[in-house]
Amino acid sequence: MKRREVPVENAVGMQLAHDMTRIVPGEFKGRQFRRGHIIREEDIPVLLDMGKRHIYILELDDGELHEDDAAIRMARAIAGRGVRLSDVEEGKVVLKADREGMLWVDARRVTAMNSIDEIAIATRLPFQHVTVGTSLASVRPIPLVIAEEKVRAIEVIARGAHRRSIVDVLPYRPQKVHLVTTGSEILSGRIEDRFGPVLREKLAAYGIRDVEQTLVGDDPDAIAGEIARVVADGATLVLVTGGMSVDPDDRSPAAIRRAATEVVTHGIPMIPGSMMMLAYRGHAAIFGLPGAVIHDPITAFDKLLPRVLAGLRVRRRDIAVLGIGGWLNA
Ligand SMILES: Nc1nc2c(c(=O)[nH]1)N[C@H]1C(S)=C(S)[C@@H](COP(=O)(O)OP(=O)(O)OC[C@H]3O[C@@H](n4cnc5c(N)ncnc54)[C@H](O)[C@@H]3O)O[C@H]1N2
Ligand code: MOO
Repeated sequence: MKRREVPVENAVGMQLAHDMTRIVPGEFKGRQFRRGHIIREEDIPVLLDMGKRHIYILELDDGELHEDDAAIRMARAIAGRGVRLSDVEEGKVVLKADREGMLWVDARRVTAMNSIDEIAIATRLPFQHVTVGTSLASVRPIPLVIAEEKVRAIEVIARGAHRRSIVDVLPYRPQKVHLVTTGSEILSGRIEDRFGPVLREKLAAYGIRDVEQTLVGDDPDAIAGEIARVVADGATLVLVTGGMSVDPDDRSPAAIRRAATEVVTHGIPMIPGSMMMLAYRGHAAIFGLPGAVIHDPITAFDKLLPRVLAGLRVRRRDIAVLGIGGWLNA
């Protein structure tokens, strides 16, 4: 690279080699001049106010990339089908959701990319619900000019034989949801069901409006039988509510175990919602939801629901890592 510094007073008629940012603390931060802008007489005081006394005249060698071109190549390499790219600005491209769904980030491969010197890929936390236009990740090389081989290394990591892209939005699968409401106090009408309305509202946020519900009391055979019946009837997601604690009347865990073909976890390292259970009967997911879900606006259930709706099979190790940062209302 050949790089010449020219005092701004002598730069009239020359082209800027990169976007130039103006920051007025608390008021403005953004691009004041574009790469390629031809400097005019009236720009000189503005540049001086921005603290710029020189500009670069750049000539790249073979094997070097301008920050803008590197950012575009890196963004293209990591973006999946549910993602669109912003225009490049100040050497950065932003990946945005092009559909509604769950944010997927291949954390292992993003970490490998960020281990390459001078590469900075910053994502939002994965596995969360995103809507069209949500910013998902930003991609930028740190220097103004970067070795092309680093960008090529990113492209190689991204191309590996993987089923999913590095950053993507996984659309939700159609779901048939059934609520199995336990508790003799609900079945007898002694108290009014509060889980139903809370869960219907949560599901509506994902576009799920068709939700069936049965009240079953505390008999484990009745609870297990109802889970099996609704799955046989085509339910893809069964939400069993209440009875998840340690009292003698808390029969839901045993009933879910009986109905399940796989128990992923009883208990989750998050609060609120630590007594939650996740199991499967065939492909149908079964949650056991503790009382906290009707009491607290955000629980472990909200954290796991997007991945279940996106059709990811949740494993025990996916649960174990949730403990770090898992105290949701601390
Ligand atoms: N000694 C221990 N106590 C508790 C533990 C524990 O580990 N050891 N865990 C605590 C946690 S965490 C939670 S969460 C709750 C779990 O309670 P349950 O899921 O068993 O909830 P229930 O006992 O079934 O109900 C609690 C409360 O909520 C009412 N309820 C239940 N279902 C409904 C409904 N559909 N609509 C309205 N209200 C409902 C129920 O009548 C109870 O009053 O346990 C902690 N304790
Ligand atoms: O399982 Mo409880 O829901 O943590 O409060």
